[in-house]
Amino acid sequence: MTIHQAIASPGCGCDSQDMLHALISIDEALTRIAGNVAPVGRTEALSLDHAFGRILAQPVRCRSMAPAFDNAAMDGYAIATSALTGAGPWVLPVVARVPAGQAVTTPVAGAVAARIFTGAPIPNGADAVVMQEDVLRDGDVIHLSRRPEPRLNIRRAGSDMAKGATVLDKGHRLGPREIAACAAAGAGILRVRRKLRVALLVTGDEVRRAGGAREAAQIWDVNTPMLTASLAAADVDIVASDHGADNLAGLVRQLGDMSAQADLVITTGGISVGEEDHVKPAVMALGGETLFSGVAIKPGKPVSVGRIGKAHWLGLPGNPVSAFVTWQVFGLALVRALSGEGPAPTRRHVVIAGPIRRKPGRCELRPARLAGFDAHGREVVGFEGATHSARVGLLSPADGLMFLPADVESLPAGALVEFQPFCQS
Ligand SMILES: Nc1nc2c(c(=O)[nH]1)N[C@H]1C(S)=C(S)[C@@H](COP(=O)(O)OP(=O)(O)OC[C@H]3O[C@@H](n4cnc5c(N)ncnc54)[C@H](O)[C@@H]3O)O[C@H]1N2
Ligand code: MOO
Repeated sequence: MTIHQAIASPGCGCDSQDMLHALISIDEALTRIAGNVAPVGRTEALSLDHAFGRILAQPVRCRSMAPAFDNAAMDGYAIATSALTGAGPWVLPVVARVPAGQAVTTPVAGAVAARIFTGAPIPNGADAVVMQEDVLRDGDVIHLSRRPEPRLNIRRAGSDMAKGATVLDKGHRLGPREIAACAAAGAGILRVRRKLRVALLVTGDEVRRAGGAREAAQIWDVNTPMLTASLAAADVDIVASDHGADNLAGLVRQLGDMSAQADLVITTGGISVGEEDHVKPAVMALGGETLFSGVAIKPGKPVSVGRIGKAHWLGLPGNPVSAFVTWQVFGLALVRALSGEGPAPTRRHVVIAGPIRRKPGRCELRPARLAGFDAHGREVVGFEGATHSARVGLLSPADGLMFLPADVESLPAGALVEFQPFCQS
């Protein structure tokens, strides 16, 4: 058995037992969000054409059976199998022609056939459709040599959806598959949640617009474009986006304005413990409250959730990787709770490509890339040797986050860990 030496603390104090005591677990933070954040109340009716990406506020039920009538699954001939006497072959006169979209009046009575096309209603009396490739057409008759089974090539009424059946429950996001189901169910108008109003305040005296002029000790703003892109969803309106200075009075004014118009105010930076960190004092000065402040997670320890007036508040750390990781884990959970969308897709297990040695303390969410499958068909992930909260270059090669439990100090190659794929929005 390999015995590993304990990993020594580098001495920053971040992971001291005193500090960790004040932090809650990831699951506790998610439970608090689920228990305290209700969906926005208002809903609106939208036509199916405009509903893409929105969240259903009422279940969709099937207006009639789907398909609404028995119909042909192939181009061919509708016949009555009971009329085929003897061993065959049979010669059947073609007595009718039934294209798709045309109501059928002539029945198939006895040893006759109706020319029929895919999707056309089955004439009364017929109980099978023989593909045209399986018959010989000769003028007004067909020659049939093999007896078809009853129901051959017939799509039965209601076989896809029963009348009144729930096709989609509320809380579904309407993607192409859901839109298809609504269309098949005859639901042309849908009741959806109104769009979420989100305000974004990126703080820090040092940040400047990416690519623009900057002076010594100034940096380009990663968080505004990163979070604007993360919020680019059909059910979100960014109602305000601003830059905040490291100044209490200014932040109080900006957060006050934003909280009056938004369902959710997102801040980045300024939530650590230094005297330049004014976001939490500003939230408090506005009479706000916190649901939690500080999670035993690496990166992103200072992440906070609370309220400012009627608005919810998500305080993300300034370090861009910390902000992105905490957005993926807590931000998306908050948005789902506010929009009434069902629970997030569950994490899955993957195998680590190499060994891991780390300092225990906080649950580490390390960016990882999907690298293929092992001999047992299990997904394998590759990763860097450590998580760096400011190295943005590590994000785009990764496909998601692997969860390294708080107390784990070392893991051998091939160990299973939880993995949460990045949400693309
Ligand atoms: N004494 C302590 N210091 C720190 C602690 C601690 O526990 N004790 N925690 C550290 C951890 S962990 C984190 S995470 C950060 C979080 O700090 P803040 O959320 O207050 O963020 P800032 O200090 O404003 O910024 C941190 C870092 O990120 C850069 N930054 C900020 N905004 C942007 C942006 N829009 N684009 C790009 N980069 C940005 C900023 O320049 C800083 O380098 O606190 C640690 N400190
Ligand atoms: O929590 Mo911080 O994000 O470790 O850098």
